[in-house]
Amino acid sequence: MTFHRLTLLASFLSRPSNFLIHSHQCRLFKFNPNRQFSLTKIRPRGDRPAPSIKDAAKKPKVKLTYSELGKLFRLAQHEKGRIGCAIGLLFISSGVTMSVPYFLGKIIDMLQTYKHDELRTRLKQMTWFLVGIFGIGALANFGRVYLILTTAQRIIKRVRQQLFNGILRKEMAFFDKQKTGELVNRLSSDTEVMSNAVTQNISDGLRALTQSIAGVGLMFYISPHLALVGLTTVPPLAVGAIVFGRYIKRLSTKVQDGLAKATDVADERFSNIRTVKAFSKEDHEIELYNQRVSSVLQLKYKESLAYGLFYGMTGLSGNIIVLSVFYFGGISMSEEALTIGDLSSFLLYAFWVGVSISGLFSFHLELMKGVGASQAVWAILNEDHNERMIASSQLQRTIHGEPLTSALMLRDITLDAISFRYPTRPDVLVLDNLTLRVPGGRVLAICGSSGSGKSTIAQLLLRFYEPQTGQIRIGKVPINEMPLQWLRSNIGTVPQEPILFSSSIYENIAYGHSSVEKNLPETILRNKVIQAANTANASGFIEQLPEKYETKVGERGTMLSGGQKQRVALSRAILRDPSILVLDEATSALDTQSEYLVQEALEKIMVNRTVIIIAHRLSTIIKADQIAVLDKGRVGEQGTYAELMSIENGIFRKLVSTQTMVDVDE
Ligand SMILES: Nc1ncnc2c1ncn2[C@@H]1O[C@H](COP(=O)(O)OP(=O)(O)OP(=O)(O)O)[C@@H](O)[C@H]1O
Repeated sequence: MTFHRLTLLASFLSRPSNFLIHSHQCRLFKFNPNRQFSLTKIRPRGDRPAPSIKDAAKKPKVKLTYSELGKLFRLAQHEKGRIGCAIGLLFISSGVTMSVPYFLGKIIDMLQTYKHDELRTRLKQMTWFLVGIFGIGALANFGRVYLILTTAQRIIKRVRQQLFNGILRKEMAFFDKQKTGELVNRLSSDTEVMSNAVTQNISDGLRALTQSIAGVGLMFYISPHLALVGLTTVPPLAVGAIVFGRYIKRLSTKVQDGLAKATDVADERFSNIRTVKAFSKEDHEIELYNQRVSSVLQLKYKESLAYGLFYGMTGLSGNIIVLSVFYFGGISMSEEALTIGDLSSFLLYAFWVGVSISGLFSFHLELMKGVGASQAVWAILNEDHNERMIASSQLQRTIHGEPLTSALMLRDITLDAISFRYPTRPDVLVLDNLTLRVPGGRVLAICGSSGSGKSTIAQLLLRFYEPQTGQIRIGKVPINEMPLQWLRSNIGTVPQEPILFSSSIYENIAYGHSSVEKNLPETILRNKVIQAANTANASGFIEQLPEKYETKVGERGTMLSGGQKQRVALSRAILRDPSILVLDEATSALDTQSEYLVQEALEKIMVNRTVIIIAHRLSTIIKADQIAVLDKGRVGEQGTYAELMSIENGIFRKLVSTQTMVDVDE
């Protein structure tokens, strides 16, 4: 009878190793597939030199510090109450769990000691008592799981909001370097890993810690001698886990890089699907993607082999412990130093300790994952690269004693000795000590060969980038002293290839509504949108669409023609009634009708504004009040069309004669 019970117990106890393998594989394989970065050491704010955009964007090396852990834990500080409650409930449920082996031992001894009615009465009492205890445990578990899961979601939401906010406020140079897919991945996946590390993982880790401490204590309480035997495999296992952890970390970095590359291929090909199809490159792209995912599979084989070996070893050592405890415990029992109940309790505690210790290994790994994921998020949130936006309610009303009005923005624009290199390409001097005056309220056409820096001037005016030397002024006020939001709200832009949002035409035009004047009543805004569309000659085609202004334009506006997109973009730009209008003319010719409509709209809206046209068409250039010709990073020539054409061997004349302009034959 005793032997039979022991074999039953032994077969039950042989399962923990399986259980361990299963639970840990589930946890450990849950890596973020798209993570493309590794950890870096972040110094405290005070002694940290401002990292360059390049530094922030590249993937740094790994070193774990306490400040990194502290930062991660601070994510949970708003949820102290909920997490505290969850931890309280955790102690209750762990207490209940840990009492199970103790009571099981008592029941086994009861079976040995009492007979018939006495046994029946005692068993009944014990059962009701345990039902109560387990009920409390179940309630505590329910509360803990609910609180931890909802807290994790609350943290994820907060980090996502902060991160989205942080990303949108970054300087343009940041976006030059970062891949869209990667940023989206940070928002969706990394935030989740971070949050889990400080909620579910803390809860699991604490449970593992309390259960292993209590389990070890109770093992020593029952039999110090057996406890020492049982715990002999822990130190070698811990060493094995560290070695294993390092190997897996290296391997998983490779796996993540591989997955990121595969995702990059998919991301870029999907967004350029027209190019892929136009060149019939489907097979080529499928092959490329297959190669990327196959290399990931090869790494996964290695990873699986390592996991298999490690958990095979832990399972084996777990079983060896059970066997040695049986052996030594059996001898102790024969010497009457231990009861069968004590031995049973002991074995169950040994089982729980085994589970809990591997729970601790897993906790460590999850924490590392959280820290890893948080590195890139902290780098993004690092305010060194943020634009200085202020709430519209706090916008200053004057600057240098001048009121901030559209009249100020209509003054002459001066680019004074501007030198500029793009931060991501510091070797190329795009503008070299350039000086240019844009007459206020007039039309200036900027022309020059491709890549001469025409669009760059517009980007500097919008303060997407800061020049390394020189100053841009409107009137006498340097633009870098103006509130950024205010400056931009007074400049309307129509890029060369306008990109629309995948919403309705109405929403796309209304997007131009200046955020400085918030809370505009819907009816007024609608009228303004229609008026802007009329001015931009867009209302004709919009009214012919079945859903008119509510027509969805498709991703990036692909459901509209080039000319229609231009006119929607023009409507959006003029909705805010900007003092300065920057138009980057399309290099490719639109159809005659669209061309006419765009040109006519432009003529209407040029009145009483300073207009800078990055011009590619001779017809536009001829109509401009002034023409500036860029050459070798400077303004080579500036004047009216007639003046520039009269310069013998002039740059402009050459430009016209080499037919680089779209309608040069006109
Ligand atoms: N975001 C950027 N990062 C790095 N280099 C850039 C960036 N944008 C433009 N450049 C480089 O700066 C130079 C000037 O570019 P810009 O777009 O101002 O030329 P452009 O005169 O407007 O050309 P095009 O007429 O062909 O549109 C080019 O050599 C270009 O490769």
